[in-house]
Amino acid sequence: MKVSVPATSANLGPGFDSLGLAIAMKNQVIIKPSKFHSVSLKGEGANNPVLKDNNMFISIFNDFYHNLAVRKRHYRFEFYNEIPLSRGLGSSSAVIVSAIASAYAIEGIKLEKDKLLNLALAYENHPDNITPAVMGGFNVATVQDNEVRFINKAIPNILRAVVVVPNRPISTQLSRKALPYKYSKEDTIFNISHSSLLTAAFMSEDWKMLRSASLDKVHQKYRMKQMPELFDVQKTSLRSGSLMSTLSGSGSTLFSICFAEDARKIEKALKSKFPHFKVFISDFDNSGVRVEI
Ligand SMILES: Nc1ncnc2c1ncn2[C@@H]1O[C@H](COP(=O)(O)OP(=O)(O)OP(=O)(O)O)[C@@H](O)[C@H]1O
Ligand SMILES: N[C@@H](CCO)C(=O)O
Repeated sequence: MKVSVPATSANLGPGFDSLGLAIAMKNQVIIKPSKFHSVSLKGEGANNPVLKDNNMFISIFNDFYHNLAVRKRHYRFEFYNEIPLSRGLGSSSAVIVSAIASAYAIEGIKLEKDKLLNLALAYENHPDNITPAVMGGFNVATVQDNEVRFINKAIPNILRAVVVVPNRPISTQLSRKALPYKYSKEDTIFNISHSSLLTAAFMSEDWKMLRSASLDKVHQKYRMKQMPELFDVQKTSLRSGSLMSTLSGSGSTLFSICFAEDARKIEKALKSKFPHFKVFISDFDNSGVRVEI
């Protein structure tokens, strides 16, 4: 059995804890019946001992498997990870979503995507990464009465993501602590209006509107101060032709959207100015989590 989940970019500037989309890079797990429990890791995190000894996937999988399984078995878990850890590309959401989907699929129990999303909410209580991880595409989401309410839209193939992954991680937990406790009325109104405009731009495919609509006063400047080079990455990307450029999730990745024909030029400018960072072009993902039995 094989389960794959795409990487995500959350917030998209002003849509803090609400907007997010899926990118065509993924974590994949292959699960096979085995005499003993065993884990193998390839790709991102392969050399991280924590992922072998105290893997978040295994503990979430077990939370569900122990309740769902009529007869408990041992499995071999083979992980192929493309999503870097703690870089703001939704690595934790991918783990949460794939672990829950796997526990149901291995027992042959059908799990609707809406239910999967709400089960994932117990492990990540803001919906902007888990929603695109499950659904793919662009998503606007909120939580009401412990349920995710969302609207989803596919991202057309005329667009590309240009992704800049710094060589240092930022943990979501610490990055949230860098934020102010209170916001002014002006900053709050600024973000509500920009987030609304950005959502409307995605829904109506008005791509020229992304640049002004993606401005934010709630989180990026506080977080990017921890890695000041990110301001320069953002400027370089916008000057080279990106439609928008924002901190991805809680950082440290800087994420840009552009027209497909501009992607190479933007990638080249970023690579030559930031040779110590990983820069690449990606398609978007409109499918979300996939389970193959
Ligand atoms: N492939 C993986 N296997 C097991 N655990 C993982 C894996 N990837 C991430 N994790 C867990 O998730 C943690 C990272 O979560 P964190 O929320 O800080 O970053 P992120 O999800 O990459 O960023 P963001 O939420 O801003 O997009 C890691 O410290 C690890 O505990
Ligand atoms: N909205 C979240 C995304 C990271 O999980 C944040 O910015 O902290």
